[in-house]
Amino acid sequence: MASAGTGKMTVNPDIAKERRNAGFHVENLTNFIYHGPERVRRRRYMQNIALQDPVMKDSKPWAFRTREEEYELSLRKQLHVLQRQKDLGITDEFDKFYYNEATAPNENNPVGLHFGMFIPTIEKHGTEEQKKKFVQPAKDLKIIGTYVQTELGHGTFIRGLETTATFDPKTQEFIVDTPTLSATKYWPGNLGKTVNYCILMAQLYSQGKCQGPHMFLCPLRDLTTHQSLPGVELGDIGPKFGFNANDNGYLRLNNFRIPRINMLMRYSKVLEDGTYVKPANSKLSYGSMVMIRASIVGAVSRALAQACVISVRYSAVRRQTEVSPGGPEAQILDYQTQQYKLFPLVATAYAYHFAGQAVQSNFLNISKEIEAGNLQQMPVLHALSAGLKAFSSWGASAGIEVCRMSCGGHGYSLASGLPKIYTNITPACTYEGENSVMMLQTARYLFECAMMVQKGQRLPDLVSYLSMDLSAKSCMTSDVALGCLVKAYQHRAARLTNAATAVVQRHINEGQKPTDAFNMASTQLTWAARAHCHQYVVKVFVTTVTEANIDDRTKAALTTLCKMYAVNGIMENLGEFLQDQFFNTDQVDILTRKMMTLLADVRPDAVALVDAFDYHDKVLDSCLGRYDGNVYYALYEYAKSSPLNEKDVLDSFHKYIKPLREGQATSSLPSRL
Ligand SMILES: CCCCCCCC/C=C\CCCCCCCCCCCC(=O)SCCNC(=O)CCNC(=O)[C@H](O)C(C)(C)COP(=O)(O)OP(=O)(O)OC[C@H]1O[C@@H](n2cnc3c(N)ncnc32)[C@H](O)[C@@H]1OP(=O)(O)O
Ligand SMILES: Cc1cc2nc3c(=O)[nH]c(=O)nc-3n(C[C@H](O)[C@H](O)[C@H](O)COP(=O)(O)OP(=O)(O)OC[C@H]3O[C@@H](n4cnc5c(N)ncnc54)[C@H](O)[C@@H]3O)c2cc1C
Repeated sequence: MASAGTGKMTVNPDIAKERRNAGFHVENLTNFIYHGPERVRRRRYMQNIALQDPVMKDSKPWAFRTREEEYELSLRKQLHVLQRQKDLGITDEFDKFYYNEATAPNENNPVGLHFGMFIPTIEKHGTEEQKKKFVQPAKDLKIIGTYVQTELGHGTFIRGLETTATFDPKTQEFIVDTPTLSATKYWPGNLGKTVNYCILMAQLYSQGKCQGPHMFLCPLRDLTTHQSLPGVELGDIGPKFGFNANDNGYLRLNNFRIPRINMLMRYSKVLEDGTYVKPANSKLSYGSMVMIRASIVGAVSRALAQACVISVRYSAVRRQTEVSPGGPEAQILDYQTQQYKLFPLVATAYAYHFAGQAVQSNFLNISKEIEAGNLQQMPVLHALSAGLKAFSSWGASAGIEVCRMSCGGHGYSLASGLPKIYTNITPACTYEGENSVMMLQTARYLFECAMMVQKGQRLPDLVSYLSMDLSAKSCMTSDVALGCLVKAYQHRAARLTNAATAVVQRHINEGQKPTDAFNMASTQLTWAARAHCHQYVVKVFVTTVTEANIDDRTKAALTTLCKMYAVNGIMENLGEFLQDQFFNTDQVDILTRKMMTLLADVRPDAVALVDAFDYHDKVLDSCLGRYDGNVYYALYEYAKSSPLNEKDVLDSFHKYIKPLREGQATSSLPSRL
């Protein structure tokens, strides 16, 4: 490695050796991950445009920016990128996504919700007239909006929202109002300073009757001066754990009037005389949340993948402790305990990646049916997207923290890039539906399915395994077949669903109200929901690997990872699997031995498996995760750029330390020590 300051850099020999020794061709796996060489080429091309752009070059590292600098820089970059994409005629959604990924990685930007929620919600829930009026101006950024639902007093319980929208037939307007302190909107992204419009979730009142939460297009700021409109009070909620380029905001409305046309009326309507027309299903207005929940699975997989790239590469170049006296220090990646920390997480990143693609495709297919008026599959989609969002965001958050700690002290520095990834993604456990609450939604669906099984009714494909014969003998033998692993997960989920359902039924039989009975069984119900999501992820991984049209060596590497994901999940939830009695303790011994063999199998491919995610150094933004492995050089340069080092002796020395010494010298301390 070149010494710091020479500027000449060679690749760290340890990481170079890892790449030489990999058992498969990295590019083949990259092509598989991103749907073929053409997409990979396009992804790199898009990211290069972003990374070569002088406007994207940061004058100082992310870690040293103030919140105001972060917000401004992020806004400037994002608006520049939108203009560039327009100039270059980039319209394909994948192209735009990849371009954006390299623009401000793991930094939530000030117009994300405009494109991510505001425009899609108008497109999905607006009438043709509303789309005509609002979509193009929104695309041209004449209006910039966000999704405003959560209040100080209510986030989870949407039916409990207090903001009102009361129809006034005389003026053909809705009067939107914040009646209490707890009704203050609080948290919506980009609300504080950036947007001039929002989609407002408010309780609709017409003809004196409350019709529940509905969506309204609400102007907030003057489109020219950007001043907040009379009757509108709003601002930023202050710094947070992360998400600091995002001006999450608060909003209070004081009997503010908006035209009738501003209620999103594709599914429900208020006619001119105030007559309310119901939608086919009141939960249609929750559609934007379902859309984001489905896309969160992919987002958390990318965050976990990046954390794995950083920690595995670092573990390949970090040497610590002589294995035999006087011998060389070992690469920490050779310690089995380090492998056990990291390799299952690499497998998890792949598992979530494939699950994210699968749930996205379920979402797109079912959405088409919903658009065509067939709402039959809404509950399945809701249960799947809610549960998987929770399962994957919990798994990824916990996993990224393990990655950070696996890097020892350097993982704690912002230089590692890991805290940035973590603080940007961990709120996914909360936003778009708090995770426990989402799991309970999935559990509610599983409970209904269990009741259907009891009545001998047929279940939808995604949950058909719930009617399996639970007394079936285990198929687990020393070859640990993929099909048998799927059966084990289904057995566990089906048993936990039945067990939780039985608890609810017992409480009801003992005289409890159904809602109380559900609450008394809710912890067990969430275990069932978690197990259901886990079986879905395992099943998707197994199907993906089995059906993969790739060369044998890449397929073998992926199959090893797939087994590792499934076997590790069993080891981590052994109590549940043993209580299942699908395995006996001899079979657990087989799985334990298998886990250790799998660690050794993954070891030579570890760096290649994370390289295959194909993250550019600038996207990782990490001194530890550099492709060339020159981490000490990067850490040294990072330290030197700390603003505290701009002066050798700080003013604070003269202000505080020096007078203290002088005071001490003249009082009790001897003048010479
Ligand atoms: C800068 C950001 C960039 C954004 C870009 C996005 C681009 C996408 C690309 C990548 C994405 C990844 C990253 C995204 C980054 C996102 C940034 C942050 C965005 C955050 C936005 C928000 O947080 S918005 C606010 C979200 N709030 C919630 O989610 C609230 C949660 N609560 C609920 O959903 C509901 O209240 C509830 C489900 C808990 C209960 O509802 P309710 O009380 O009305 O129902 P009931 O209990 O009465 O149930 C009745 C019945 O209906 C069923 N049901 C409930 N919901 C649904 C649904 N959605 N669909 C279908 N059915 C539903 C329920 O299960 C019941 O069924 P039964 O059969 O009667 O049991
Ligand atoms: C970074 C970030 C960005 C956000 N962006 C937006 C946005 O753009 N727009 C927007 O409208 N909102 C946004 N939010 C708000 C977010 O959607 C809510 O915080 C979220 O829905 C959770 O609601 P809550 O905060 O009311 O949590 P609470 O519901 O108060 O949850 C607190 C605890 O109570 C438990 N709990 C609550 N209800 C139940 C129940 N029924 N059963 C069992 N346990 C329960 C939860 O499990 C949790 O442990 C954002 C939040 C964050 C952190």
